[in-house]
Amino acid sequence: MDSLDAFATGKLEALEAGRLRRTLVPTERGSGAAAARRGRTLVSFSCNDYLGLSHHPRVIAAAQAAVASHGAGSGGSRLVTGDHPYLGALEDGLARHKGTEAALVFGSGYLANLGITPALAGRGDLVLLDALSHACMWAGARLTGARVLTFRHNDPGDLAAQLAEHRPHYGRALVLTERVFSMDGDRAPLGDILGIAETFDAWTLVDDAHGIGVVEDGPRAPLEMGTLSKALGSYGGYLCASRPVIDLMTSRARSFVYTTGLPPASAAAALEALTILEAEPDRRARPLTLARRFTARLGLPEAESAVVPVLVGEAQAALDISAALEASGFLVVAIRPPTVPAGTARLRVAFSAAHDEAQVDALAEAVAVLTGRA
Ligand SMILES: Cc1ncc(COP(=O)(O)O)c(C=O)c1O
Repeated sequence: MDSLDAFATGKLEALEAGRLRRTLVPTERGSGAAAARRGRTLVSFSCNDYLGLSHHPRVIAAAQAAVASHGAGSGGSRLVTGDHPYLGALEDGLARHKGTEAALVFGSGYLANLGITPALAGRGDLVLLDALSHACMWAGARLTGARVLTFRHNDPGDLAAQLAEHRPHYGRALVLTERVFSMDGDRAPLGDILGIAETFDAWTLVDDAHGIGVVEDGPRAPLEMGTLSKALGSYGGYLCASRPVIDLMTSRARSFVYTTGLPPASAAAALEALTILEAEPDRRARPLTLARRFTARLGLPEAESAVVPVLVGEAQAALDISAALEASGFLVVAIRPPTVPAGTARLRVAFSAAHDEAQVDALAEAVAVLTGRA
């Protein structure tokens, strides 16, 4: 075995020993909350398609029409030939939806976070992240070359203390957090965080990946990024901000400049989804209502978003419960470290407007039995 394969094999063995090795499971999503894997059709509570829009007939038709007219790919980076007018129309729609002057669409939410933070901070600057920030916020922060520190999860007091101690020693400062935390489903106290950041002349970047279309917007950060791949049912990422900030990103965010533009069909689908989302408040309210029905049935803290964590602890125990749920017809994937901190492996239950009450009640019953809450 050559040294490369020996390295990979050794790493895999270590992951396996910790029950942390990841493998792919081919999954075919259907309409509603159906997902077929291993030859069975399951009710999925693991998709982020919170409003069921990825399979909405109007969203599908918009994508199909765009592919038929404009092809499958964009053919170049936005700054060369990949700036299809659908992208500009989507940016106008996102800026209007968020109430900002402008918006910029990136290839994905991950790429957006890789580009935004390094375009605003560098050596001699300070980046302060919530300790539970998503991996792509960390990745963007680390690319800056700035001093990167964390504040305690959802703790404005700790943020204020850290800014008081460190802010004077750095040039520019950024505060990074999420409107809804992806693995815990809780919301950041944004009013407090924005106020504190402003006091210390720090710029706040809020990741709204799991918020848009599901929870009310609340106070607006100067930098609001998100993804088109969850409630908007498509693919891609975005930043909503002031005109000068968006113009700066267009020239300086490396993950925008040096990558191929989003396919026109993805933009067309997201724009149609945004139109539906804005027109249908009942659809928007449903994931949270269903999540609260589930937390009430299980005696868990009331859901704050469409995401509900059921903490299990050890990775193997989470995998076992997930497998038992799959045997009962539910797809609820176990989330393990390093996605979540060690010892907090969990079931991450995601609710969608595509679920019905009976499905939610049946899942609650199965989870209650498997986690000893029955
Ligand atoms: C909080 C958060 N930010 C960003 C992303 C990345 O978005 P995308 O899937 O569009 O790359 C995700 C998950 O995918 C996320 O959960």
